[in-house]
Formats: sequence, C-alpha cells, structure tokens
Amino acid sequence: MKGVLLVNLGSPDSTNPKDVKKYLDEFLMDPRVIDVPFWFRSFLVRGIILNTRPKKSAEAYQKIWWDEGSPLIVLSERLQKKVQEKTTVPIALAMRYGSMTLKKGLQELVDQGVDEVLTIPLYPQFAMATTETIDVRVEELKKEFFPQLQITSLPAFYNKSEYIEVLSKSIAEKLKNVDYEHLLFSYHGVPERHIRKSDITKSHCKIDGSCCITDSPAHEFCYRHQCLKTTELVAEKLNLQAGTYSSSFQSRLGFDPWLKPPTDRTIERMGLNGVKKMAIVTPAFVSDCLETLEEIAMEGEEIFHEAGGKEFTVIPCLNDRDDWAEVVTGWIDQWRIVDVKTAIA
Ligand SMILES: C=CC1=C(C)c2cc3[nH]c(cc4nc(cc5[nH]c(cc1n2)c(C)c5CCC(=O)O)C(CCC(=O)O)=C4C)c(C)c3C=C
Ligand SMILES: [Fe+2]
Ligand SMILES: [Fe+2]
Repeated sequence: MKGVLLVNLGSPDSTNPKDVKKYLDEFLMDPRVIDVPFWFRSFLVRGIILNTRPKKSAEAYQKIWWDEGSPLIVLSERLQKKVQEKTTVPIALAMRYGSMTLKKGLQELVDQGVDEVLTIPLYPQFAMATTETIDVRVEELKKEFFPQLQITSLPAFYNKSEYIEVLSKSIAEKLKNVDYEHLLFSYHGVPERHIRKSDITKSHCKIDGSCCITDSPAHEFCYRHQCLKTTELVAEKLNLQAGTYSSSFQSRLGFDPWLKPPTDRTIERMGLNGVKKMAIVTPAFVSDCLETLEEIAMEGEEIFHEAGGKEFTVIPCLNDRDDWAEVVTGWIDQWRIVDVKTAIA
C-alpha cells in the first residue's frame, strides 16, 4: 500500500529557552545547515551561537506562538488534514528537526500497512539545508529501520505551473484592494558556499548577474536560480511591470557571504528612496512561521516605517489554502496513478 509523508522544518516544543536551545542544537549541528567540519561546527554552535541565540529566539517565538502551538506546526497539520480529506492514501506529517521526527512519521505509515512512501518536502525550491537534508535523513532511516520500504521523494516544485498558479492567486487576492508601489519577493537566505557545493557541473554557479539566467543542468539543484525563477514566473502570471518587483534573501546568520541582496536592507532602502507603500511575499515558506510572522511582518514593517514608509502589506504563505491542498493532492494522485498503470501493464 502507498502512503505519503509531508515534511516541514520543525519548531521547538515550546517557547521556553531550554526547548529552543535543544531544537537549535539539532538544527544547527546538521552538516547540511552549517557545513563546516564537525569540530568547527561544534565550536561555532555549542561554543558561541547557543550561548546567546536561544534567549533571543525564544523571545521572538513568544511573539508569534499560538494557543495551539507553533504556527509552522499547526499550519502544516491543517494542510495534512485537508489533503487527507481529499484522498484515500494515508497522509502522515513529520518535521526534519524537533519532536515530530521523520522516524515517527515513517513508522506511522508502516503501522497502517504502507510499504511504498512518497515524501513531500514542503519547500518549493531545492536547498542543501532543506530538501537534501530531508532526503539524506530518510535514506539513513530506511537503511537502519525500514529496509522494506520503497521511498520516492517529490522534487522541488518551484516551476510547476499549478504551484505558480496558486501562489500567484494568493498574491492577487491579498493585493486586490491594496495600493502598492513595490512587491518584494523575500526568500530565506543561504550562504553562497551552499550554492557552489550544490553545483553538479562544478563550474556554472558564479553567483553573478548571469549564471542563474543562463540555462544549465546546475539549476536542478541551484537554490538561487530556483528563487529567481519563482519570482519571474509569478511576475509573468500577474503581468507585473519591470521595476515594480524584486527578489531578496532574509535571515542571515554568521559572517560568511550569504545570498544578496538582504531583505532588511532592501526594505530600508525602499523607505529611504521614498516608497510609501510596499507589499512582501515569502515564497520559500509554504507555511507561515517565525521567519514570516516575526522577521518580516513585525521587524520588516518596523524597518520600513523607520525609513519613512507607510503601508506594509504582508502576503500570507499558502498554509492550508484549499487550492494549495488540491495541488498537493493532485501530485499524490499522479504518483499513485503512474504506478497503478505500471502495475496493470
Ligand atoms: C546557517 C543557518 C541557516 C540556514 C542555512 C537556513 C536555511 C533555511 N531555513 C529555512 C526555513 C526556516 N528557517 C527557520 C528558522 C531558522 N533558520 C535558522 C538558520 C538557518 N536556516 C535559524 C537559526 C532558525 C531559528 C530561528 C532563529 O533563531 O532565527 C524557519 C522557522 C521555524 C519555525 O519554528 O517557525 C524556517 C521555516 C529555509 C527554507 C532555508 C533554506 C533555503
Ligand atoms: Fe532557516
Ligand atoms: Fe546560478
């Protein structure tokens, strides 16, 4: 029997700094997130970052936490429920970090009699720190605990027309009655080094003005290309005029060069340059989370106002929108049917 595992990033168990520290330790000690040798990662994470960050992050989580729990988890659960209502295939949900482990998610499916799993990383664009770390961990778990399972992973869906359609619709709906001068597409940032590491050609990604718009097999795994392409496809769909939209990268951590331009500086520049009304969308996130609800909707708005801006409109993530749940169900059905056909043949 077939089953599906939806996978998102995860959150701490609570906003208590102790829980936040435990979660950040697991997250930041992942060699695909902070990709330096173990001794140096331990020194950076356990010797430096975890001394101060948990308190600061816990305060940020406190500002966005819901009665039901972490918005990212609650919204992912709502999506799971909606998709489950639309299909007979068992749908489980797991997180890459935290208590809702991938192992528990796979076990839940196995307990229902599943022997063929489709994992769906809830990230539109591929990144070493997101899709790849899920795929690698699932493979490790299969080897160790679930050798009988046949597992396939859904690739990044940034350029799938049905995804671009719902993302564009969600933007259009929010901006229907909103006057804005500039629409900023803010993606989670990654260190530039991650882009070079994922370059399968080993020579294409220069992270300059042209590599991401020059066709290359490297783009199958190039986060920067996939982000810029998402913006381009949405802009085409919504008929946005050049100069009225742009892309930026948020949430920088550490001192390495990260993808540019940074969202915070971009928002500030908009305000200083006289933009009074801006809108912002965060397509690297399928569910609203700390990075959208606090860093963008709270901090971003404050930066814009301080720089002279007036109206700051934040477009919600796809979350558990009905049309988004339909799209996910469609992908599950395609996977199910293709194999049914093979079985018949
Ligand atoms: C080196 C550090 C980090 C990389 C690389 C990174 C990539 C990355 N992250 C997301 C999605 C999310 N990140 C979230 C929180 C978060 N991210 C980092 C660091 C890196 N992320 C930290 C330290 C944190 C914790 C919060 C903080 O202290 O600032 C979240 C939100 C989780 C939540 O509970 O709401 C998401 C989602 C992507 C998509 C990505 C690469 C493309
Ligand atoms: Fe992150
Ligand atoms: Fe590129």
